[in-house]
Amino acid sequence: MGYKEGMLRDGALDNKTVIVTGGGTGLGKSMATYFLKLGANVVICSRRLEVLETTAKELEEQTGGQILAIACDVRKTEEIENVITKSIEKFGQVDGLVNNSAGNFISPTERLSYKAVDTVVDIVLRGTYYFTLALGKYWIENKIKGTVLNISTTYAWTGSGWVVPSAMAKAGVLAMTKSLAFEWAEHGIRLNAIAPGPFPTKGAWDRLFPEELAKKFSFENRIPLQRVGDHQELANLAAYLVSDFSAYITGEVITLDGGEVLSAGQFNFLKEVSEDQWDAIEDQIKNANRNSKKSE
Ligand SMILES: CCCCCCCCCCC/C=C/C(=O)SCCNC(=O)CCNC(=O)[C@H](O)C(C)(C)COP(=O)(O)OP(=O)(O)OC[C@H]1O[C@@H](n2cnc3c(N)ncnc32)[C@H](O)[C@@H]1OP(=O)(O)O
Ligand SMILES: NC(=O)C1=CN([C@@H]2O[C@H](COP(=O)(O)OP(=O)(O)OC[C@H]3O[C@@H](n4cnc5c(N)ncnc54)[C@H](OP(=O)(O)O)[C@@H]3O)[C@@H](O)[C@H]2O)C=CC1
Repeated sequence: MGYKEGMLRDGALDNKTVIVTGGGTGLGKSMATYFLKLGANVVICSRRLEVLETTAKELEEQTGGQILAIACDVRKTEEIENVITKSIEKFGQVDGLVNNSAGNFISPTERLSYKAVDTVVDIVLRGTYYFTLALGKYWIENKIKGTVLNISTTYAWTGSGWVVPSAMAKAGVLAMTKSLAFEWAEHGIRLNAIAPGPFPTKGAWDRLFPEELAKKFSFENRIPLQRVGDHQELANLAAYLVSDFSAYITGEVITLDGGEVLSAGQFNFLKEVSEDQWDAIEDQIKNANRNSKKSE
């Protein structure tokens, strides 16, 4: 058994319908694939219908599951409502939502136009709360114990230069996750989030971080567990969080990053110290302590 394998048992998501925003590509596609394998009906939506339809056809063939592809810009409430209506028409009800759609630019902030900032914040924050609000109203009205999973980032906690609009928006998503988890708990609605570290996708690798720039940095070396994430690892955690197995977890943000976010630890620079240097340091510290005891 390894981390590249599915974790939940067959049928773990039977009778559930889950909407995955941005489900035509990258991590959204990987989550959608695993949900289908576990028996869920899946709705994928984003702006590019042809991408969604190609993915839907591929996943239907691969998993034998039921998948619906609908064009939707998550910044537009009428398009979100259309996704929900069509999903209910086809599958009877909606049980889960994965807010995975995102936009991001790596750039010095002072180079960004107002519109560039709005573009990222509107997709990530506005898109997430619009979709969550629309489904929350439907769940409360119909007494459905729905589940929301938000895909955040580790820098939503720590902040990060050069991705400021994304950091602001993802931090807002975390605040919403925790706030609504409390408020909607009385309706049985749960909200959780995953904060992924680096997971290779075309969207993040080729379009966000061009190869020329990537060559200058080694991501693997920055990560304590010395590798990037595997899509199945994220899909496993996502499936667990949308399933009833996690019924007692709400308002939680789970970091899945090989320890990358821990690099701020104050003494982590000591990773560079060799065994010989540690011997010398230990001797010096013990001597200093002995001397200070003598002079007391
Ligand atoms: C081994 C090394 C690998 C390194 C990989 C590391 C990855 C780590 C992961 C970090 C965390 C990741 C978080 C993510 O969110 S990744 C997933 C997101 N995926 C993408 O963002 C995909 C790429 N982008 C897009 O799909 C689109 O650009 C986007 C959806 C973001 C916006 O598209 P839209 O068509 O709506 O927008 P416009 O092109 O019209 O632009 C709007 C304004 O923004 C300005 N702009 C556009 N690009 C940039 C840029 N790169 N820098 C600055 N400004 C930009 C554009 O000019 C428009 O503004 P103006 O009209 O005022 O000019
Ligand atoms: N890959 C990584 O290392 C990391 C990823 N993440 C997060 O994981 C998630 C998935 O990212 P990833 O798979 O890497 O990247 P992708 O670029 O593949 O995914 C982004 C998706 O968002 C969709 N999207 C963009 N704008 C809109 C919009 N206005 N309305 C609806 N959908 C939209 C895109 O589809 P379309 O263009 O058709 O609209 C695309 O499918 C994101 O939330 C990202 O922030 C977080 C940390 C690290």
